[in-house]
Amino acid sequence: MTDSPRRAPRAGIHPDSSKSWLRRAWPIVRAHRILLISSLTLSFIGLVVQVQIPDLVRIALDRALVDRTDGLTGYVWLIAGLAVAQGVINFLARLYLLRTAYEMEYDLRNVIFTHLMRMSYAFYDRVQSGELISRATSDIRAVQMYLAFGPSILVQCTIAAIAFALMLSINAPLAVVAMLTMPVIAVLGVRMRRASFPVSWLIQARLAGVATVVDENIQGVRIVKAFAGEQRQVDLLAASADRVRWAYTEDAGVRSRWLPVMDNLPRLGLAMVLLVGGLMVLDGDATVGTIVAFNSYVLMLQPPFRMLGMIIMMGQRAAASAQRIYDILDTPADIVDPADPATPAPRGDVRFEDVRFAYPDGTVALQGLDLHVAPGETIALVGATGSGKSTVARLAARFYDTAGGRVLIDGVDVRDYPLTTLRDRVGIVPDEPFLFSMSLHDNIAFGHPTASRDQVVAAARAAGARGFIQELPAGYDTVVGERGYTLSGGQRQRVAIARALLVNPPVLILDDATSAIDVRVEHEIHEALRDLMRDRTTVVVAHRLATIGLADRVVLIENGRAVASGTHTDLLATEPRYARVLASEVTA
Ligand SMILES: Nc1ncnc2c1ncn2[C@@H]1O[C@H](COP(=O)(O)OP(=O)(O)OP(=O)(O)O)[C@@H](O)[C@H]1O
Repeated sequence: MTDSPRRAPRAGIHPDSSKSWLRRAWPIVRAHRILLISSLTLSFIGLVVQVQIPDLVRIALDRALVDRTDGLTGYVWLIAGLAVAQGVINFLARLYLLRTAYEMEYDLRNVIFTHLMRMSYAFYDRVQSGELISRATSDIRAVQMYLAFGPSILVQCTIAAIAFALMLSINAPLAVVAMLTMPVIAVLGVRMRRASFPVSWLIQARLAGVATVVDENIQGVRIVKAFAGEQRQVDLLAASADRVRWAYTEDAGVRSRWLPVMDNLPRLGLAMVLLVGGLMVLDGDATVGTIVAFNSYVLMLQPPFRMLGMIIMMGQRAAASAQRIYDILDTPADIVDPADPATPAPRGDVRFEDVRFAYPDGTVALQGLDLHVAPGETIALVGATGSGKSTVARLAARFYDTAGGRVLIDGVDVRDYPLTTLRDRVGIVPDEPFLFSMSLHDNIAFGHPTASRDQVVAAARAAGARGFIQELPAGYDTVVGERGYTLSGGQRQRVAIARALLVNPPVLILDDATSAIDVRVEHEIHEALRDLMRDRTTVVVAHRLATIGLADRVVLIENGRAVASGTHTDLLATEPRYARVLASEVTA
């Protein structure tokens, strides 16, 4: 692995799952506390400045216009100056707050993705990828919003207290009148959020549903077209979109019931201040400036009270999102490096000893498989579909752990190898090669990113890929489409073989990796492999007679066991089960 130029996450999630979600997320908040506290402090100062402005307007009105004891311009300059200062402070506060939010998001994203990369095949057999993608985007966003914006909203609420204190010091009875509507706004805000929370939750779930339909149909567009299923899939999407529309309409209903009331309450507050304040002015107990100032306070203070509802909702959403994220993080990686790793000299010896294995869903795949492949030997695994051939490949690279028995590479149990060493030793080319949407060079060099162009070309030549790559306009720099769909099946397989060869593994397993390559090219590939790696151990899962012909020895797999072994000719002569499998499963 090369050193990454990016910063590592500053903190992770606390591993103790008995703690509350916020306590578990606390290390991430702590890691960015300087930025967060700076932002909160600035926003506090900005709000303190903002609270002063209506009071200054009051003094200016009373002294410069009513009493005429002071000049006006001094106040105008002061207020303008404070407004500019508040603008600058708010700009910085907002900038720091957003930076804090995105830094925390970066950490969360990295922590989750790092964990996902450590998870084994068994985990991915269980979990749906759409669900994981949603967790890695919207759930992170919900948690990040609450962690960064929650404290900021609280600061705004504390400023309401300061403003109230200031109003009390100016005119206590009027202050009480001005604040009368605030608790109502807060209560209504909370109620509105409570009413809309289930709906907004439904919206999220339904949007994820639409995303899954769109994602699956774009991924599977070739199949949709092949079966002329376009209209059916469009209808499917329409049904899904309709469910989203319904949820949004419900949400709009809730909002339109509550929002007008909430929007009009401050006006009621203004009218009350005018009435009570006006009467006080007439009685000489208040000044006109006070009424103007209190009007500003009524308008200034209602957003924080409205936000109380929002912070409660954000908290609920963040708690649910955090729980889903923690569910992933709390799932331990079951295939991990051993405490006391062994790295014997590589020879290419592969041994399965009485290996038993069932997939996580309970499907039994191997039941007492014994197999030995000597260094440098090439064997073909032949068997009926579902007999367990691919499973042999997956266990050799320890994508899963056995339920019984042992898999030994160079005499050492695969569980005792550091995973990177094991995967360098056992190269696998799957039957459906996955290519990344990057250049062919980068695809081939995936396991060895620092490989030179010459090394990449050598691997491509051995895999029979050089010819077609050279003919592409951009050669090795051609960027293949998503999953390599811009290449033919056979071309993709050859690139995948080159990718495995570049790592130069002492054990190479070709899991039906040449199925889409014509027999003549396959023969050339095997010739090249033979020349290149005389000492390499090769296991081919074979479905074609031509592929079987390249092997020194054939092993017949039946119901998760190796039931016979020998040369193709011997087996054909002595083993009726082999002849049967050849007749039903193997093409010429
Ligand atoms: N990820 C999985 N989860 C659950 N069961 C699986 C999984 N992969 C394979 N199986 C099952 O395990 C058994 C052995 O599968 P395996 O892929 O090893 O067979 P195979 O001999 O390679 O078949 P084929 O020749 O069709 O590729 C089959 O019954 C299969 O359905």
